[in-house]
Order: sequence, then C-alpha cells, then structure tokens
Amino acid sequence: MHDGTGRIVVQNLTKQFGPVAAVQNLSFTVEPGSVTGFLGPNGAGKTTTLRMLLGLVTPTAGIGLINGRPFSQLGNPARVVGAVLEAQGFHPKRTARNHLRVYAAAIGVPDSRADQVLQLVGLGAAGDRKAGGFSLGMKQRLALATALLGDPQILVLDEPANGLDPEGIAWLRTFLQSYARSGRTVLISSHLLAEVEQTVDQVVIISRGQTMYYGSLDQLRDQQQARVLVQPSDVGALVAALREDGITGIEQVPDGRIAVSGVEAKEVADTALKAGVSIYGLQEEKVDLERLFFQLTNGQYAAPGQSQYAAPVAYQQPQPGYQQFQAPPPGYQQQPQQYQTPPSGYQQPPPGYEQYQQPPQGYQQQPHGYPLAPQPPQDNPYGQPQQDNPHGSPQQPQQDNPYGRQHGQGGLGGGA
Ligand SMILES: Nc1ncnc2c1ncn2[C@@H]1O[C@H](COP(=O)(O)OP(=O)(O)OP(=O)(O)O)[C@@H](O)[C@H]1O
Repeated sequence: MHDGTGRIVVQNLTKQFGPVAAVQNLSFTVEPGSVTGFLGPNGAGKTTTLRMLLGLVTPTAGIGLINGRPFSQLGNPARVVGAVLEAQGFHPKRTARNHLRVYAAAIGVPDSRADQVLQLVGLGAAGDRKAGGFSLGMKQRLALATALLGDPQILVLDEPANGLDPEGIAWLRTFLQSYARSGRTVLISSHLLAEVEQTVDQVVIISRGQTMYYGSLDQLRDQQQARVLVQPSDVGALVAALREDGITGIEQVPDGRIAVSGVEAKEVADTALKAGVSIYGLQEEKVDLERLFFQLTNGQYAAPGQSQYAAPVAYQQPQPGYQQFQAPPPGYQQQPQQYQTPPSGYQQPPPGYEQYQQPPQGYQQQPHGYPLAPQPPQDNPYGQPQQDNPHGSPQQPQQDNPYGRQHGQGGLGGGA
C-alpha cells in the first residue's frame, strides 16, 4: 500500500525520445495542502513529465512517486489520484451523466456520484446533453468531473484553464484552492504564468526539460532586485554622481531613461540633487513576474541568431468578395445558459459515500492496477492507447479494458 501522505515526488526524471531530450533530470516535490503550478513554454516537457508520473510513459531514468509509490503500485489509484491530461475522448453520443456513470462503475463508486460531480463543476444543467456537443470549456469541466469521481486525494491537471472563459478560470481558481485547503494535493500545468499566478502556492518552472526555478512566487519576486527608473536632465552627470556614491547597478533602458538597481528612489533623488541634476521622472519598478518567467525560459527555441520556426507571416486582408458577418436568420435563438453556478469550494461527498462499493460482477484487478470494467456500449469510438505517446492516445480501450488508461482520458479518476 501507499503511505497516504498525498505527496508527489519527482526524482531525477529523464525522458529521451530518440534524439529529443524531452525531460532532463527533473526533481521536485509537491506537498499536500498546496496548489503547485508546473510551468514552462510549449514543448518544455510538462506533459511528458505528468505522463511519466501517471505511468503512461516509461522514464529513461529517474522515478515519479505518489504517496511514496510509483503510480502502477497504488492499490486503488482512482481514490488516490484524479488526473486530466486532455479534455478529449468523450463518447460524442453519450450524455455527460452517462459518461460519468460508466467511469463510476469502473472504479466502484455509486451512480449517484455522477450527479454530485456534475454539480461540483457547474454542469448540473447539462447532465442530459451529449458530450459531443460540448464546448471546449464544458469538456474541461466534464474531464474534471471525471477526475473527481473517486474523491481523490491528489489532483493532477494538464492545462486545466485551457478553453475556460474568465468566469470559468475564476471558478477553477476558487475550486482548486479550496480543494488544496482541505489538505489535498493539486498539481496543475500551464504555459502561461499569468493564468495560474493567483491560484498557485508554489511553482516549478521548466525549460527544455530542465528545472529553472522551484519555490514560491514570493521568493522568486524577492530574488529579483527592484529597479528605479529615472529620467534626468543630464544622463552622464547623474551616472557619474551615482557611481561616486558607490551605486553600480546602472543601465540605460531603450526609452532613454536609466534604470538603477538595488537602491530606493529617495537615494537616487538625493544623489541627483547633490549633483545639480534635474529629474523629470522617477519611478520604482515592481518586479514583473511575466518578464521573469520569460527570462527564465527564454531561448528555449532560438539559439542566438537562429530559430527552429519560420518568421511569422503577416496577417493579410481577405480577398475582395470575402463575406461580411451576416446576422443570424430569423428564428435563431440564443442558447439556454450552459452552466449553473457551482458551489464555490470543493465539497466532500455526503456521508455514506466513503463506503467503498464492490465493483460490479466480473470486475477483476489487472496485473498492473487497472480495472476490468464492464463492457462499454458497442458504439464506443475510442481507439487503442499508445505507450509513450504523450500527445496521442485518443482514448482508447484495450480489448479487455474499455476504458483503457483512465487517467489519461478525457479526464479521469486515476486509473482505478
Ligand atoms: N512521443 C514522442 N516522440 C518524440 N518526441 C516527443 C514525444 N512526445 C513528446 N516529444 C517531444 O518532447 C518535448 C516535450 O514535449 P511535451 O509535450 O512534454 O511538452 P509540453 O511542455 O507539455 O508542451 P505543451 O505546452 O506544448 O503541451 C517536445 O520537444 C516534444 O516534441
């Protein structure tokens, strides 16, 4: 069994895809009770790392541990980890509720849990709608609902804000923070710092598969010296006076001002006054996290003077004859509201839920921890899962497991 701590430990994880070093010697720990952001630009190795952690990709070296164990050795993974790696792969003709019931059966939780998690993610009014007609944001919510079915101790979400509108992002933030405050563990990836800045307690920033920073955002801010931007009447005279006062962190910025690091604005003003230099503008610059993030991850693609990508092509006006937007035809009706206001925080399942129910007859544990679930309807569109393919794997049942690797699917409660 696992140690029950809810801790995720990544130790020297490495993945080499042929010549591509996707992840290089990556180490970090995610503690329970916190939301950790796993950040890096496109192609940095985030998905590959999460896939290794969830047992979907075999590491070249190193190990990922959940509750002190590799994922494949967790006794009942759906109750330990809920994961969403891509919000795709729902049966298009199956309603959201039925989709959830299929997975509920697979992990041995009661049908009623489907409605609970629909409410939790704000899809209470959409339970009877077919997933094929869902927007990207609704699919994200349904994927999250699937991951929550087992009321897991740990949530691992790859780019969960992708496709959510601002209201959805704000809701997700409250939800994840409340989930973590209840003593659980949340790990979310993103390629946008701004998207998760207000959600996370700590960050792991990677670039080219390597750790660039690991710690709290506050510590990251503190490591950077604030600057004073000053516009003097005589740049040369002020620079000389500052140097005379022992201030050396001086650089010229492109707009003609000078930036002075490691001092307060008052010191710069006093030095200027002493030197008889007038000041036309003085501003203390706050540390811009987005700029820091860019600096930490900059150059992932482009060595000086070269880039693997072609220069972007400028937008061109459409050809004459391109049709203007046309008003909808008479009779067009606004869609009914999709979401219900979900509860603001994570709510535990009601008493009695904790009672683990025996899986349906015929359920057998697979050798490496995945369940044999009941046969799915014939129209299951899923394909076969692929090993070592972090992008692919539209969801896919194996012959003996219609749900395939559940944690990799349109969101899933771990693997059961
Ligand atoms: N199956 C594979 N075969 C070959 N290369 C792969 C494979 N999977 C990933 N890679 C490469 O590994 C690197 C890391 O990819 P990964 O998908 O982990 O990055 P990411 O940080 O999740 O990116 P994004 O933000 O775009 O999703 C990339 O260079 C990618 O092309």
